[in-house]
This record gives sequence, C-alpha cells and structure tokens, in this order.
Amino acid sequence: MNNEVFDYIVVGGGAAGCVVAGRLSEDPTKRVLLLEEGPHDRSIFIRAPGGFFKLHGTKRTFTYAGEPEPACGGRTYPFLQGRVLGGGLSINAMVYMRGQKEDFEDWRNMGCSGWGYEDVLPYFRMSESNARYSLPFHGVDGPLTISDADHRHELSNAFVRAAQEAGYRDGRPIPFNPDFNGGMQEGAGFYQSFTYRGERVSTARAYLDRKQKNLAVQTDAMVTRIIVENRRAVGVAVRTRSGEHRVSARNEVILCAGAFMSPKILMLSGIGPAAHLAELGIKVEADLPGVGANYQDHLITPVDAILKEPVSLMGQDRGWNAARNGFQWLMFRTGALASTVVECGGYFDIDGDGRPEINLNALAVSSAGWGDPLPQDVHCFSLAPLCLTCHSKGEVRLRTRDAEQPPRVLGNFFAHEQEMRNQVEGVRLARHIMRAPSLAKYLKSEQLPGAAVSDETKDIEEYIRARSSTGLHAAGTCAMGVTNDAVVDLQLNVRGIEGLRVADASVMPKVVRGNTAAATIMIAERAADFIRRSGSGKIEKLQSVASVATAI
Ligand SMILES: Cc1cc2nc3c(=O)[nH]c(=O)nc-3n(C[C@H](O)[C@H](O)[C@H](O)COP(=O)(O)OP(=O)(O)OC[C@H]3O[C@@H](n4cnc5c(N)ncnc54)[C@H](O)[C@@H]3O)c2cc1C
Repeated sequence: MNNEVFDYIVVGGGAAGCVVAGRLSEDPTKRVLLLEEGPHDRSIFIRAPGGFFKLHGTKRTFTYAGEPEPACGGRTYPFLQGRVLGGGLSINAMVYMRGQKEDFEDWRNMGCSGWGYEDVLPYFRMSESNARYSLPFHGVDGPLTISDADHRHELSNAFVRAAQEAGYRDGRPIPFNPDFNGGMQEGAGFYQSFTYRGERVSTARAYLDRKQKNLAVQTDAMVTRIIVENRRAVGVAVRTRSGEHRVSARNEVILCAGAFMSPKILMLSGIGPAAHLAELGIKVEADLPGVGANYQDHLITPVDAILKEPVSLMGQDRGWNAARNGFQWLMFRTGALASTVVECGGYFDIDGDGRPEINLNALAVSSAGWGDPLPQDVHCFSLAPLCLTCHSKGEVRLRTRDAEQPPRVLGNFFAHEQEMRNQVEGVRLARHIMRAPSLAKYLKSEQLPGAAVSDETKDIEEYIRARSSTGLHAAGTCAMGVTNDAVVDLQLNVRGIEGLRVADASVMPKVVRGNTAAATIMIAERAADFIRRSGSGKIEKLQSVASVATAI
C-alpha cells in the first residue's frame, strides 16, 4: 500500500464511510480506497440480528470510559462504538429512525441552508429500498433494504397495546404509529429496521458488496493522521500489521471515523483548537476551535420490571437455547436470533408542544447494562426512556499524541436542567405504561428504579444521575455551519484546508431526535453527491485498478 495514489481516500468504513466509498466508486474512472481500523464483518453475530450484544466488548468495538461528569457526582460514563467494517451499523440495534422533520428545519435555522427537510428527504429516499412503504416519504430502489423486523416477541405486542391503553399521564391519547418515518413521529408501534429476511443490512453489505473493481477496501488499517501540505490534504498516514504507510489522495480525503474519532484524527493532524494542539506539541495546520466541541448525545435510563413467567430473551444466547436458535436461524432466518431485540417502542410528546421529547424502547430483556452482555439471571421487561432533546454540550479532546489512545470525552451530561426534567418525565411515563393492562398482566414487580425510588422528582433525579448512560448516538463534534465555530462548511469541506471533507455523525450541528444511523447515511449520500458535482481534481490515466486492489 505504501506510496499508492488514489483519487479518493475514505477514512473509516462505518455507517457513513461505506456509503461514501461505495458511491464514489460508481464512477469507474476513479480509484477509491476505504481504510477501516477494525476487522472485516464476517461474523454470524453481525449477520444474525439478535447476535449484536455478543460483539460488545470484543475487538469489533471501541470501549472506554469518559471523564468524570460534574453533574453526576463525578461518575464516568462508558462509551461503546463499532470498530469493524460497517462501524456502528455492524454492531447496533438496527432501528431505522430518521429523526423529526423539524430537526432539519432547526439545522436550516442555524444557518445550514440547503439542509432543511425538503432538501434532505430525497437523500433519505435515495439510500433506501423500503420493503413496505413508498412515496412520498420512502424510496424503493436504493441500496439499503429497510423492512419490518421479522421477529415480534409477545412482549413487544403487549407494549404497543399497553401504550394505547395508557395514554399520556395527563389523559391525552397515545396513537398507534405504523411508520415513524412518515408524516408523524409521535406514537407507539413497531420499528422498521436495517434488516431483510432475518438478516442485518449494514452499509458495508449494501454499498460495498457490489464488487466494484476500482474500490479497494483495507481493514485492520488505522489512520494515524491526515497529511497536510500547504493547507491541502494530500494523503493519510496509516498503520497496518505490516507497518506504517503513506497513501496519497489525488482529489480528496473524506473523513468518516465517527463523532469521537473524526475530531481525534483532525486534531492529530494539526486541525483543531490551536491552544489545545500547542499543549500537546502538535503543529497547527488550521486553528478550528469547533473541532471536538459541541458533543451531543441522548441519555437513557433503565426502567425494568421482573416478569411473572420466564418469557424474556434472557438466556436465549446460552446452552441448548443457543444451539436451537442458531439452528433455526441458519435454516430459516427466524427465531430469537432474527429479533433485533429493540423491536418496538414509541416517541412521546410529553409537554404537548407538538414534538416528541422522549423515546421509550421496549425490550424483552433488562436494559440495566446497555452495552453489556445480556444479564445472566433475571427475566425482565424493560422500557428505557431516552431523552431526545440535548441541551448540554460536551467535548472531545486528545489524551495524548498517541493515535492508539482513545480520546478524552466529557459529556457535561445534565448540565442543562431541561434534560433532567425530560428524563424524569420519561421514567414516570415508563412506569405509567407498565401499569396498563396489556403489560401489567406479564409483570411481577419493578426491578429498576425499584420500590425504594418514589415518584418524587428528587428521588428519580438521584436515580438518573446514578444509572443513566448514553444512548450511543454521539454527534456534533465537527459541526457543519457558517459561523467561526463551524468545522465544515455546508458542502462538508473542512474550513481552511483544501481537499478534505468530513461526512459522518460528527457534522450534525444538532443531534436529531431519533436514532442517528439513518441521518448519518443521508449525510454520506449528500457528501458523495457534493463530490461528484464538484468534479474535484482531474481525471488521470489510471493504472490497472485490479492490481491496486490486490496490492494492498
Ligand atoms: C450499540 C449501539 C447501538 C446503536 N443502535 C442504533 C440503532 O438501533 N439505530 C440507529 O440509527 N443508530 C444506532 N446507533 C448509532 C449508530 O450506529 C451511529 O450513529 C452510526 O454508526 C454513526 O455512523 P458514523 O459513520 O458516524 O460512525 P461509525 O459507524 O462509528 O463508523 C466509524 C468507523 O470509523 C472507524 N475508524 C475510527 N477511527 C479510525 C481510524 N483512525 N482509522 C480508520 N478507521 C477508523 C471505526 O472503526 C468505524 O468503523 C447505535 C450505536 C451503538 C454503538
């Protein structure tokens, strides 16, 4: 790979990177290199939807602790991300949720003209081949197959009914929502998912499996920095098992390493807040104070009940159950392994302002350690409230100049009291829906927060500070915009550096009110479109692309 020259180098083969690389390689005259730090995605635990918990904490994920959080008594939050071809989309819960149309209007109102709902909707449609829905909201011939999850646990059905029975705590009805990505997000229902016929659909499978000969995909390749000469990105430094290499980009480098690693790589390359770079002795190529700032996420708190009967998914991954489920999935693509685990849930407008602030995910298993292996011994049902509004802003900073080290992440979680107010209401709503007849008949007692935590605000707040975790929807750390804080402009070019874009969840100026993968894919589709339209660089006579693909 050393000294090879490509037209485009895409850094990070995650949800966004696979889209960008796949789309750019549709032009057969362009040589594209995709570099992914983690391994390949050939694993039954990736392909079978219900297997993803098994990958958390393995070599296919980054796991590290954040900084002590001031508003949570110095508690540190755990962080988990995909580190594998497909990135988060190879290890996540597969919920297909775009956010609210007002989210993109918010982006536009923040100065991001061209990113309003009407502007982004065609790119959501372009990526999608929906197995159930079509126009005006859905696409039917994009690379990603989106479908109703094949497996419906009886507790998922019970939740959807219970939410309708319960209504909101103030008596307003909660509607059944057949399509959270259609005209309205509010309501309870079954999620559509990144799955098809009992298998996970990642962007790696959807965009890279098309055997493009001009696309080289290199896994186990960690980019340590972007090489900048005369304020232009000319290539990357990359570490593989065979050593350190330098690869050149004739046209552009596109950074898609995710909301924690994209700012880390920029800062290691001298692009970031000058004072912070100077502290670490890194030569400043561009003083961009916004790099690593504006970190936003959703926070989630477990609310679990112990079941009367042993009907949860707990234990389905062990012993005889594991063998039976594995056989059933291998033969028919059905059974517990075909479950996305997060099969259904709801979006709730708790203050009646017309936009949901709380998402409840219904799980036929405990949510006590989201990101941990399944709990070993208790059959639980869980309704974990996730706060969709994010008011507090955190930051990502370098720990050292060593590219192998994870970044320092401070969430400043609950620094803004509105987040806590919404989260408290989320816990109350979860408890309220669990009391509705269709669920109550399954439930023995509340395990979390448990009887010791009353419905009083101060009790619930204390519980939330002790037990909440992130919803794993990191965004905003290389924000797009038009002010001095912006890291990328409205075509996703890094400000002040030629030939370098960022295209992943980090460019969202404000995290969407929903799971983040679908919006990230939309951003990646747009990035590829901007690049195609810009006609960046020159088309040169190419050497045999096949020889390049085999050389690395
Ligand atoms: C456990 C979990 C569950 C989730 N559930 C859902 C869900 O159900 N629905 C949903 O919409 N969203 C979900 N998300 C969030 C979603 O997966 C992310 O928003 C999405 O993956 C972000 O895409 P990205 O391209 O920005 O980053 P990623 O998908 O994280 O991709 C970044 C890639 O860059 C690679 N990389 C990093 N550093 C380097 C380097 N130095 N050199 C080379 N490569 C590098 C990483 O290994 C990774 O593959 C979940 C996330 C997690 C972790």
